[in-house]
Amino acid sequence: MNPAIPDLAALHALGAAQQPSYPDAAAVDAAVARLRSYPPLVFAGECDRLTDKLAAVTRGEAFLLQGGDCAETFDGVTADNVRNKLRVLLQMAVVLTYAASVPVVKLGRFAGQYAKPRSSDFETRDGVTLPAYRGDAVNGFEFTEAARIPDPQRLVDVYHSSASTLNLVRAFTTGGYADLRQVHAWNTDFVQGSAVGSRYEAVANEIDRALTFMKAIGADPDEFHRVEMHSSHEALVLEYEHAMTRIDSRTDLPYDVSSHFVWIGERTRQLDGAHVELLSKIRNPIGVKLGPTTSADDAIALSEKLNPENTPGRLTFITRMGAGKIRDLLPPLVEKVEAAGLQVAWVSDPMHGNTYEASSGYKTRSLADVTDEVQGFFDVHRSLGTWPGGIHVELTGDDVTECVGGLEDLAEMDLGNRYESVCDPRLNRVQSLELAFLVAEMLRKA
Ligand SMILES: O=C[C@H](O)[C@H](O)COP(=O)(O)O
Ligand SMILES: C=C(OP(=O)(O)O)C(=O)O
Ligand SMILES: [Mn+2]
Repeated sequence: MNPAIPDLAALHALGAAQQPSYPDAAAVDAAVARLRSYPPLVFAGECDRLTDKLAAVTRGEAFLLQGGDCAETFDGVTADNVRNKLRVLLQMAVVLTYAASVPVVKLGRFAGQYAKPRSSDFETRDGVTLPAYRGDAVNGFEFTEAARIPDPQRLVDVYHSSASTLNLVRAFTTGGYADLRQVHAWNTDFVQGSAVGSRYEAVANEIDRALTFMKAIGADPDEFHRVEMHSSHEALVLEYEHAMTRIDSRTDLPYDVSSHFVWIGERTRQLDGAHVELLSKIRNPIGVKLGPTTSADDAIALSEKLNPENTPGRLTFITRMGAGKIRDLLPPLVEKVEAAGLQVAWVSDPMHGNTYEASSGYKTRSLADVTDEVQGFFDVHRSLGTWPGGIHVELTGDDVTECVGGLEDLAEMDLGNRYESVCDPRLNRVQSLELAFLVAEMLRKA
C-alpha cells in the first residue's frame, strides 16, 4: 500500500460513522485479505476518462445522469434486472440528449451500491427490536437476529456481485444493446402503452430520421454502436473501499478500483473523519452529498481537502436539500463556493430530502416534490449564472409502486402493490422517463 494511504486502523482511529460492528475480527481480516488479492473491477484510466467528462460538466458543457437503486441486493443480480436498469438509463439519456442537445454523461448507481447508512441503528417491528439492515454488504434484510449480524464475508460477495453486474453492463453497452439504432427496442412492455411511452416514441422517430440522414451523408453507423456507461456507489464500509484501493501502475497513484466514481454520503462527510480522509487520497472522480445543514464554509473546506489542486471533474457536489428548502439553502452555498473560485460540478439529488412515511407505513416520495426540487435547483443556478450540472436519482427499470404521483397518478394506497426496495423508494420506469422529459425541458431553457 502506498505510504500516503493510512492503514485501516489509522482510518478507524479518525472516527468513522455508520460502520458495521463485526463480532469476529479475524473473519474481517480474512475477508479484507481476500479482497486485496482480487483484480481491479475498473481500470484507473477509465476513472480518468470520467474525470475528463465531469470536467465538461463543471464547465457547463455536459449534463450528468446518475441513477440506480438505493440499495442493490445480491438476489437482484440477474440479467433482467441489470438490463432493465440499463434500459431506463439509456432511454432517459436519449431524451435528455435529444431534447436539450447537450452531451449526457451516464453514471450508474450500480455494481457496488450495497452498503447503507441508516438514521437509526435499530429497527422495531411488532415490539421486537433488532439491528437495522445496513445493506447486503453488511447484513441480511430478513428480520431475524441471525440475519442482522454483520458478516464480513458479505464484502467478498459484494465484489463478485459487482463484477457480474459490471461485466453484463459492459457487454450490453459495447455489444449492440445500447446501439442508438435500438432506440425503439428499448421502449417495450408497460412503458410503451403509457403517455410518456408515446412521447418517447416520437423522440425515437426523430432520432431515426436523424440517423438515416447521417448515414446518407456518409457518417459511420458504428459511431452509434456503443455507449460509455460508468459505475458508482457510496464509499461507506472502510474495509471494502480500503481493500480495493490500489496503486495504478501507469501513474503510481492510488485509485479505488471498485468503481469509476465513489461518493461520500450526507452522514459521513465529517471534514476530519475517515471517509473524507480516505477519499482525499484516491484519484477517482468523487462526489459529496450536501444536505440542508451544510454551510458554505463546510463546502469550501471539503473542496479544499478533497480537491486541493482544484482540478475540474475531480469533485461533484450532490445537493439534496428537499423541495421546500432548496430555493433558500442553495443560493448562498453556490455563491460562496463559486466566489472562492472552486471548480465543482453541481448535481441535484431530488430524492433524499423528500422522503416521508405514508399512512400505510411505507417510505415514499412524490414525483411532484422530486420535480420541484430539480426545478428549484435549475432556478437557483439560472439566477446565479452557474450550470445545473446533473441529476442523481434512485430509480429502477421495473414497474414498481414505491413513489407516488406522476402521469399514472400512483396513490399512497397503491404502494403495497409492488413495493420491492429494501431501503428507499425508487422511481419506476414510467416515472423516470417522465422526469427525464421534464428535466429536458428545464435544460433546454437553461
Ligand atoms: O438511502 C439511504 C439511507 O439509508 C436512507 O435515506 C436513510 O433511511 P432510514 O431513515 O430508513 O435509515
Ligand atoms: C443515503 C443516501 O443519500 P444521503 O447520503 O444523501 O442521505 C443515498 O444516496 O442512498
Ligand atoms: Mn437512498
